[in-house]
Amino acid sequence: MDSNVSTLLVSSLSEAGEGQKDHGGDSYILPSQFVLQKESPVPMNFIWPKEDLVKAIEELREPVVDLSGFLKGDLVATQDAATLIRESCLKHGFFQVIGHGVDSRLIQLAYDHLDRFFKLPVSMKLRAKRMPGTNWGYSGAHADRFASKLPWKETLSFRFYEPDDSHPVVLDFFKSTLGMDFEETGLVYQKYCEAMKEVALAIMELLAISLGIHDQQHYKHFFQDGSSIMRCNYYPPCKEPEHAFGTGPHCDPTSLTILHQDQIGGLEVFSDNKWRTVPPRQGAFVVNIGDTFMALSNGKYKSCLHRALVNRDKERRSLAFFMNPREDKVVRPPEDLVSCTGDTPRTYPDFTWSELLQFTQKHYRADEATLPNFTKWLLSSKPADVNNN
Ligand SMILES: C=C1C[C@]23C[C@H]1CC[C@H]2[C@]1(C)CCC[C@@](C)(C(=O)O)[C@H]1[C@@H]3C(=O)O
Ligand SMILES: O=C(O)CCC(=O)C(=O)O
Ligand SMILES: [Fe+2]
Repeated sequence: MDSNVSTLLVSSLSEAGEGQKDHGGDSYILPSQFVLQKESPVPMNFIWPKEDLVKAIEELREPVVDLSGFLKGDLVATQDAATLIRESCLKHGFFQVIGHGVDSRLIQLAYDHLDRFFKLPVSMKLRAKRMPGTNWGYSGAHADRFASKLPWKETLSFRFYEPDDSHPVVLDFFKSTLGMDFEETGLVYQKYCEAMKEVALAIMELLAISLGIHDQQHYKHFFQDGSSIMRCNYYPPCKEPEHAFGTGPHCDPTSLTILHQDQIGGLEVFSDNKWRTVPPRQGAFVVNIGDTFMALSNGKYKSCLHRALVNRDKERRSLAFFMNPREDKVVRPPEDLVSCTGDTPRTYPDFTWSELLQFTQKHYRADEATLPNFTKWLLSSKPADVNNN
């Protein structure tokens, strides 16, 4: 492995210290809600370096794309939507969508059930505890994975895919981890994920149109049998919000993120060399390009660098749906985006989503440079597999 990358990996993926390790059973010690909510001063392992804490002054002026015309098959509205998406994805990989057709009552229910889960006693939440080596379950500040720069948040993540036998995998997750009392919660999130997948596939079609890809359905087909991740984020109030992050600066390693943030605010995007705030918009979903889609666009569309702040007095919540391809599918841009004459060669080698996911769970803590570091790691660890056309 390249020595620069290995140094980086070691410092980036630090092991959790004593007292934070998962001891299993009743002796499990976790930075509980008590630690996250009440402590002042904030414990050292939640303090981020000064360079990361640069404040955002201005608002991001991202386009708000109305999907309703495209969803009705209106060609002019489709072109207009694709133009807006193209401009924002070339620039920073971030836009918002309205007219998406998702029932506002379903979004409200998703928040009601998020509240229901995070208000449970810690011992109950730990029934759904994230197990080492998996990327689903409940996690408090990721303290079982990292020792420093901890995020001031609790998360509940679960996988969403549609198996051939149409088994409702989200409903099963809730019933099997939290019991039959959580059947309704499971049903709500099963529906929510299905709705998110529909929106994400519609956006995939617009992304293909915006990139001028001959087969407009290319990405839609690629993601149809995908395996996505849904994550409920709960950010408790933090007594020193200026020193901590809810979610530190990062690009999502995933393909496309469709996020709903509540009315508190705190999401910020890096654009034009500055951090910029993204004030919540009623009824809108925020959409961002992730590393895997950046690779699928042959580097044309930017993976969005973003972060989430915490609030001194108020709790904040968000619902993130991360769309991914099936884990074993080869991530490779369509031929339209790669020229044989050499002016637009391949930017990234072939990889599978499973490899990138493992990289972020076992070797490298996702940050703003995950994709370049993953590429270096891939090229140095298995040079024979690389197909760099
Ligand atoms: C595949 C994933 C890894 C993370 C969850 C999903 C998509 C986004 C990633 C993450 C949110 C990026 C910031 C750092 C991270 C550790 C977090 O704060 O939660 C990341 C997630 C993770 O590794 O669990
Ligand atoms: O909560 C937010 O606004 C952003 C969260 C985020 O970026 C993530 O979960 O990847
Ligand atoms: Fe993110």
